[in-house]
Amino acid sequence: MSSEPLLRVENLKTQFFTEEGTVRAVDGISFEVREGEIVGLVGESGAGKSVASMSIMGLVESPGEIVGGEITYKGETLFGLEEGPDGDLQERDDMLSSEEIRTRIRGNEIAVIFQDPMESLNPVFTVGGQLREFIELNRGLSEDEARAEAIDMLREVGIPDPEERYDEYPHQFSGGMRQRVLIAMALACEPSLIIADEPTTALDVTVEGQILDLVDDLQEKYGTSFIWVTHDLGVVAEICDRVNVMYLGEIVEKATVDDLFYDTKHPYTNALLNSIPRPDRTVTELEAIEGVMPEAISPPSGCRFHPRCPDAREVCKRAHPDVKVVADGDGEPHQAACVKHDAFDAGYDQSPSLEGVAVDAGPAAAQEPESELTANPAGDDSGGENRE
Ligand SMILES: Nc1ncnc2c1ncn2[C@@H]1O[C@H](COP(=O)(O)OP(=O)(O)OP(=O)(O)O)[C@@H](O)[C@H]1O
Ligand code: NI
Repeated sequence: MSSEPLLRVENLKTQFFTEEGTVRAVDGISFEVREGEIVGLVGESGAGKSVASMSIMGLVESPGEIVGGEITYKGETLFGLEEGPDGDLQERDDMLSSEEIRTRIRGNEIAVIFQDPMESLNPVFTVGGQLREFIELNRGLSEDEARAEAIDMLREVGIPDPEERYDEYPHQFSGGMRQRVLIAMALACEPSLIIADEPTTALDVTVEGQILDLVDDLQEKYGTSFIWVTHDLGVVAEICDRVNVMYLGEIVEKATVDDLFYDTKHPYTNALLNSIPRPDRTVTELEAIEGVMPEAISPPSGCRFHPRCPDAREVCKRAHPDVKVVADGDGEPHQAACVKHDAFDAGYDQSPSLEGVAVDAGPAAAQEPESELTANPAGDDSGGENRE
């Protein structure tokens, strides 16, 4: 395995500057995608999964902005900052221009599949026509060659009778079939990386299963890497190799799929696991996660999950943990951001428990960040676990 991953995201921060305040949508996440692997990005609604994906694609729009970190793809800098002559941060010289990202990277190197195919497909053109045009433009093929390729791709993603279906319109396709078309479109330029943002969420379970099987097959055949965005750990279990669990703009646990499921290290991941249906449990036994995720404008102090965490203690209100290696894992370090692990040495064991925290955690419990936008001030003396 080569040492340089396909994609490397380092301490990425993306914020939205709104009238209500600064939304710290992605707040210092780091992860990598290696060649040929499917990496999960999982978390509840609002965790920052889509904003992270858009940041990688260079598609964050005003009032949003990447304000920190670095994104490298195949050794090229998609985003990077450095200190300028006046001391302010400025974009680095070696950073690809938005023109280069648009023409050379997006679609050709990194493709996206979104949740709603109707947003990506134009209802007034035929499915085949759109696919053909996309292939023609991006791969410089003649119209006839592109048509033949489009039909091949439709067959490849499991559209029956692709010659006939080629001339049909998006509304004549079922939701699952439309999603297959988007997969065909994403694969058409043979990108090295596909970012799939909840592409199966709107589908029923059977169709979802079929699409996941298809992706698994195609992944093997083409060797494409994927970032698979989902709120569903069941989906993660089915197709991912490694997983990053996000909570309120941060990654709180990273591990291989097996380690994540069988040796869970973060209470939030545990809560997510308890909230997914499993064949060995009846529906009445399912636990919803207590409380709601607070706003990314004023995240709770300390560990952002502490107001909802069954394991929370006093120290969790103060110490902000970054992810750290907490176990060897199965050939891959297992990282978690929770001070209950020895690796943090934050005094968790001696710390008094928080009374009734998981019972009435909710908006009220989340309303007490120590200071609005700097919940983790530098120089905090809480054990050196703080960022920066
Ligand atoms: N254009 C925007 N303006 C202001 N805030 C935004 C904007 N887009 C996203 N956000 C905020 O950024 C945070 C992260 O949103 P994001 O869409 O990435 O969540 P997500 O994990 O993808 O959730 P979901 O599962 O619902 O898609 C949220 O607090 C959201 O409100
Ligand atoms: Ni999203």
